Amino acid sequence: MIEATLCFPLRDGETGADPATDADLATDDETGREVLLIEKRRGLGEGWYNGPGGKCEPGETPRECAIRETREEVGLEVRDLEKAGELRFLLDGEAHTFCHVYRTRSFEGEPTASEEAAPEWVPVDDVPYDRMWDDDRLWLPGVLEGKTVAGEFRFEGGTPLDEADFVDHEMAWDASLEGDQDEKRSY
Ligand SMILES: Nc1[nH]c(=O)nc2c1ncn2[C@H]1C[C@H](O)[C@@H](COP(=O)(O)OP(=O)(O)OP(=O)(O)O)O1
Repeated sequence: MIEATLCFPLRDGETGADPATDADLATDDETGREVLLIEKRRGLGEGWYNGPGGKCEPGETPRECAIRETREEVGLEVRDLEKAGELRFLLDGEAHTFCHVYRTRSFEGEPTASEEAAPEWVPVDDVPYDRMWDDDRLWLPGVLEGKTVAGEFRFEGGTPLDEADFVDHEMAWDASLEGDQDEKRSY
């Protein structure tokens, strides 16, 4: 089974105004929180939106993997990752991928496109679920609200996973996730 990660950096929305020149307008135009998504340019889920992330390398913890993949894919240095989910993806009845999901409000740098990914800040209320994995609409809204989730998602129809049909799932919210010692923050 593949062990993989996803990381969702969050920030307060851009105002569309220059706060240095128009502080009042900046407050009025508050657009809400945004999440950094990528349009994946290669590999599993190519052409779809997702968080930065990827497969864990030997000897690497999932948290280290999420930090490395976010750096490699979009050039952002993420810190203080909070564990938000553990998702098990099954293909034709067999365990395929175990995915550790993180979120963070702490990062440095400007998202930059790479060969693997084109980054985009997207309002949390406007996530393009129709251009993502079918399971994402079930768990990502809660994760972006600050909940934790444990879930199992079953796909059928042969490899690769991103061409198989999503058939059913089980999910538990407010799940206590193994190995997460991080302090909870409010999102
Ligand atoms: N059903 C699903 N829903 C979802 O949201 N993300 C999924 C998913 N199934 C797999 N993923 C994600 C998890 C992980 O971030 C990514 C794994 O894709 P890849 O195999 O392309 O890995 P990498 O991006 O590490 O590729 P390489 O760098 O080429 O090894 O796909």
